[in-house]
Amino acid sequence: MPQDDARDAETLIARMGAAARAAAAALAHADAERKYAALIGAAHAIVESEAAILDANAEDLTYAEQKGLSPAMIDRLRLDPARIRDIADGLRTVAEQPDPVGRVLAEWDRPNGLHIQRVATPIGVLGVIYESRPNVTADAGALALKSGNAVILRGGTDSIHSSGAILDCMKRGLRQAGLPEDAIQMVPVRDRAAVAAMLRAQGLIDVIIPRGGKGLVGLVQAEARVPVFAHLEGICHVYADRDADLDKARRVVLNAKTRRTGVCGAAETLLIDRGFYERHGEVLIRDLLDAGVEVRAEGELAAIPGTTQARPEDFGQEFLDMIIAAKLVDGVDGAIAHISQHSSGHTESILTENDATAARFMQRIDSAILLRNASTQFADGGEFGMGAEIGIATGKLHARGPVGAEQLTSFKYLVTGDGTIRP
Ligand SMILES: NC(=O)C1=CN([C@@H]2O[C@H](COP(=O)(O)OP(=O)(O)OC[C@H]3O[C@@H](n4cnc5c(N)ncnc54)[C@H](OP(=O)(O)O)[C@@H]3O)[C@@H](O)[C@H]2O)C=CC1
Ligand SMILES: N[C@@H](CCC(=O)OP(=O)(O)O)C(=O)O
Repeated sequence: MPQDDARDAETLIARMGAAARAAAAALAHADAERKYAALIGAAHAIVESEAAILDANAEDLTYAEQKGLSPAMIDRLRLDPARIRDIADGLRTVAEQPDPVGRVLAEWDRPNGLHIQRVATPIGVLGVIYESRPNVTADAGALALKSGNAVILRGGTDSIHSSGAILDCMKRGLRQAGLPEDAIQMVPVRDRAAVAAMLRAQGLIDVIIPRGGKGLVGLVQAEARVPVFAHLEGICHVYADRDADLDKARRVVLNAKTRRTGVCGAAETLLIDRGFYERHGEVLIRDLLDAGVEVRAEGELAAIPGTTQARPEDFGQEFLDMIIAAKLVDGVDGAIAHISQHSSGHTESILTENDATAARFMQRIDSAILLRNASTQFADGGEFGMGAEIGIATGKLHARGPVGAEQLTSFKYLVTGDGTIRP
């Protein structure tokens, strides 16, 4: 990266970070009503600004089409009136949730008379790096605000105009509620040097939340000096056990792969128990092929007409497309061994009617979300009833799985005595 670009990016992030710090200090003790008003105001602004948001989105779509983005990525970027209404609804849902700041998480008395409370607090300044999905600008901004944090957003560059138009609405809400506009900021340039500068912004940004795939993972591993809540790729598995119900298995496998292939909760590998295969044959593979999915199969499955031979690297690959890797495994232990080796710790699903088998799968696989007889596409804060999500945390520290406002808080201890001294 040229030196000048890096210096410019560092200056930009330092300026934004200082403004965010000041805003975070004000937000930390903003009352719940003000934050509610800001979110409802932002929702009104989104609805009123539909035309402006669609114009900005058209500009992004033209750029993305010229760049040759895939249909799944274009779909992720595209806004329409229904999606804009969903964004406004998401803001209202977050507004209506209980304020997470100041909640007493636990309290107890000590024999010496001390009363101890553990109370939820904002974290401070969040830096969120995410893909070209404009609704995340509203979701991440809203969840940060609800949890009393300031946020610096760095969305995918293909969505820069759409995200900018949504940001204007968020700022309008903040202004109307008398809260600092710098509580929600967005990096206004496409230059990726700003991402690296965010990762190194110790003292300005308290935590970085990266949502993305391999390129971002590599950068975060190499550059991050600020603590990270990783929201990284979803290499999600579905395992069809010998005791699966065939109808349920067929429904879930198709949905897990094809509902939306571009989301991080889409299934990327199908593992079929030999016992299931002996009983039901190629039905799951046939359903996928009939739906237009490219099935990269290993071993006996590769003999099924229409499949292609899998290469070793297809397992553990995030296709984000109408492609799935498939192989036979020996029972639940075979599935556990495969998933433990290849998963990214995001979401896995077992299809079985056998409680003991399901329990073994759930206990022994260490991913953020484990499902039984349900599609991996449920990996979503909204579907979990959390209103919105920053994303699915794939790391293990602090937060895991869908991250909503509650997970964006830390805590402190409030200890009350009565002239109490330690002997
Ligand atoms: N766990 C979760 O909650 C989620 C995970 N994801 C994952 O995101 C991925 C899909 O999105 P995709 O658009 O491909 O994600 P990318 O990783 O390509 O992009 C995400 C963001 O990271 C930036 N970025 C990526 N690589 C670099 C780099 N080397 N240097 C600087 N910035 C970088 C992008 O910037 P730029 O615009 O410049 O490319 C963008 O802002 C999938 O892997 C999916 O599983 C997606 C959503 C949620
Ligand atoms: N969790 C959200 C989608 C998050 C996600 O994966 O986004 P993306 O990878 O940009 O398509 C959902 O299931 O709708």
